[in-house]
Amino acid sequence: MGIRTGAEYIEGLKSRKPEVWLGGEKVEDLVNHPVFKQPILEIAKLFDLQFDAKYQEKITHICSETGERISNAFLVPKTFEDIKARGELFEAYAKSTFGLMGRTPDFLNVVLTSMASNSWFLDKYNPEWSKNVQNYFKFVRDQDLFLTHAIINPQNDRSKPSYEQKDLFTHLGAVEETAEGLVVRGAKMLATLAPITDEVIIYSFPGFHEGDERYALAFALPIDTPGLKIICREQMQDGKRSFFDHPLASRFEEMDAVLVFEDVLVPWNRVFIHNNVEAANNLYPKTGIAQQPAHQSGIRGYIKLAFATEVACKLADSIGVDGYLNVQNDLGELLQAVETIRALLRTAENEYETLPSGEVRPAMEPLETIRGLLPTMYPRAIEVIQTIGAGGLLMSPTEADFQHPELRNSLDKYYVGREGVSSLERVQLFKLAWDLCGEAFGQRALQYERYYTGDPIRKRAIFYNQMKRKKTFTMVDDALNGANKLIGEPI
Ligand SMILES: Cc1cc2nc3c(=O)[nH]c(=O)nc-3n(C[C@H](O)[C@H](O)[C@H](O)COP(=O)(O)OP(=O)(O)OC[C@H]3O[C@@H](n4cnc5c(N)ncnc54)[C@H](O)[C@@H]3O)c2cc1C
Ligand SMILES: Nc1c(O)cccc1C(=O)O
Repeated sequence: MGIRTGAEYIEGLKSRKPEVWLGGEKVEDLVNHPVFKQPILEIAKLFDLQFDAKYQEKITHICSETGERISNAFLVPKTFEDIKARGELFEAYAKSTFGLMGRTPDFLNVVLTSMASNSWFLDKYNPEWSKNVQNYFKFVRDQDLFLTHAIINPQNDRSKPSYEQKDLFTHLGAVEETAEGLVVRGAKMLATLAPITDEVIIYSFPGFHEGDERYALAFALPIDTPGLKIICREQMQDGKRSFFDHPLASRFEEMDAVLVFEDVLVPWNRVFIHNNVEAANNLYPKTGIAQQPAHQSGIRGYIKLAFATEVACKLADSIGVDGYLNVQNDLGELLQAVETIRALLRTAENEYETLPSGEVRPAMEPLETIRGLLPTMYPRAIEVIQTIGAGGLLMSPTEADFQHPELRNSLDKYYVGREGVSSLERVQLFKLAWDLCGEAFGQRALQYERYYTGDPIRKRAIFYNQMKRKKTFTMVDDALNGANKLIGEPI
C-alpha cells in the first residue's frame, strides 16, 4: 500500500472504536468530536503532504523492497543524503504545526525503523523477538500507520521500584503467558495523541534491575485492543473557541493520555521483549532509538523555538518597543538561541557516524546538547513574550466584540498598534502570543519542551558521564606541564 492520504487516515480512524475517556465520558465519534476534530485534520494534512507535488519527492521515496512509495521516516539512512532526506520530512512536518505537535507520525515511525534495523541484538535472547520487530516494522511501513507510545510508568511513588508500588500491577507488568500470547495489566504514561492514532507501541527507557523482570516489556497493539483504556487529561480547548480567539489552541491540541491495560492479551507475534531485564536495558543503546528520533525532535524543537522567537519579535515591533535596548537585548538572545540549535543540527548531520551495518546516524553529542538546551531555551522565549507583551496580553477583546456594531469603532480606535498596525492586526497577534505564553495550551507546549525527551536533569547527568568516559581532558595536563617548564624545575 505505501503512503496514505489524509482521507485514508481518517477512514482508518472511523473503522475502529478505541476506548477513549474524556471528561467523564466515553468518546463515541472521535472524528467529529469537538476536541479531536481539528487535531485529526492537522494530522491528515501531514499525510496529504506526501501527495503534494511540492513535497512528495522530498519527504517520501520508493521502497527498495516493495517498490511502493513510503515515508522517509521508514528510510534506514545509509548516506549523508539519506540523513538530509529525513531532515526534509521532519522540517516539512514541523513547519505544518509550527513545531507545536511533537508526536506526529514521523517521530515513532523513525523509532520503529531504528528498532527494526538493529533488532539483531535480540537474537541472543529470543530470535522470535527480532523477527516480530521486523515484521511489525514492515506492517507499519506498508500501511503507513500512525503510532503512539507510552514508555513511562505513571507518576506514583518515584522513590520505589515497580514491584514495591501500592499494587504489583500499578505499573504495566506481565500477568501470565498463554498459548495465544502474553496477558498484561497496569498503566503506562504519557501516550500523546493516543486517541487519534492507529497503534500503540510500549517499551521503556533503560533502568531495570533484578526483580523488575515482570515489567521488562516491549510490544505493540492496535489502539482499539479490547481491555485497553485511554484516559485523557482535561482538554486544553473545547473545539468551540474560534480560530480568531485561539489561533493555535484551536488547531494543535495534542492530547495526552494514560493507558490502562486491563488483562490485555498481546499476541506472541507482537511481543518484542518479555521477562528479560538485560534485553530491556539494551533496547536504547543497541538500536539507536535515542539517536535517530533526536534528529526529528531536534528539527521540530528548532522550528518551535524559531516560531516563538518570531512571535516575540513581531509583538515588540507591533507596539513600537523594539527600539529599546532592553527589548533588543532579549530578542537578540532568542535569535542567538535559534542559531545555536540550527548550528547543532548542521553539526549533527555533517558529523554523522557510520555503523558496521552501514546505517548512518547523526552525531549524538550535538543532538543530545539540543535536548539539554531546549528545556531552558524554550521557556526563556515564552518569558520574553510575556515580558514584552506585558498588560497588552490581557487587553484582547474577542472576535464577537469585533463583530458587534456598537463596539467596533471603539476597538478600531483604542486597540491600534504602532503606526501602520491596525487594531485587528495587533489584537490577532497578541491573541496568538497569549495562546503560546498564557493559555493552558501554551503551558503544556512549554512542559512538552521540558520533558518530551525524559527528565532533562538526569539526561544531562547521563551526558556528563558519557562525555567523561569519552573525553581525554588533556588540555589541563598540557597547561600544567607548560607551567613546570617556566620555573626551570627538572621534570
Ligand atoms: C507534554 C508531554 C508529552 C509527553 N509525551 C510522551 C509520550 O508521548 N510518550 C511517553 O512515553 N512519554 C511522554 N511524556 C513523558 C515524559 O517522557 C516524562 O515526563 C519524562 O520522562 C519525565 O518523567 P516524569 O514526568 O514522570 O517525571 P518524574 O520522573 O516523576 O520527575 C518528577 C520530578 O522528580 C525528579 N525525579 C524523579 N525521579 C528522580 C530520580 N530518580 N532522580 C532524580 N530526580 C528525580 C525529576 O527531576 C523531576 O523534577 C510526555 C511528557 C510531557 C510533559
Ligand atoms: N523520549 C523518547 C521517546 O519518547 C522515544 C524514543 C526516544 C526518546 C528519547 O528522547 O530518547
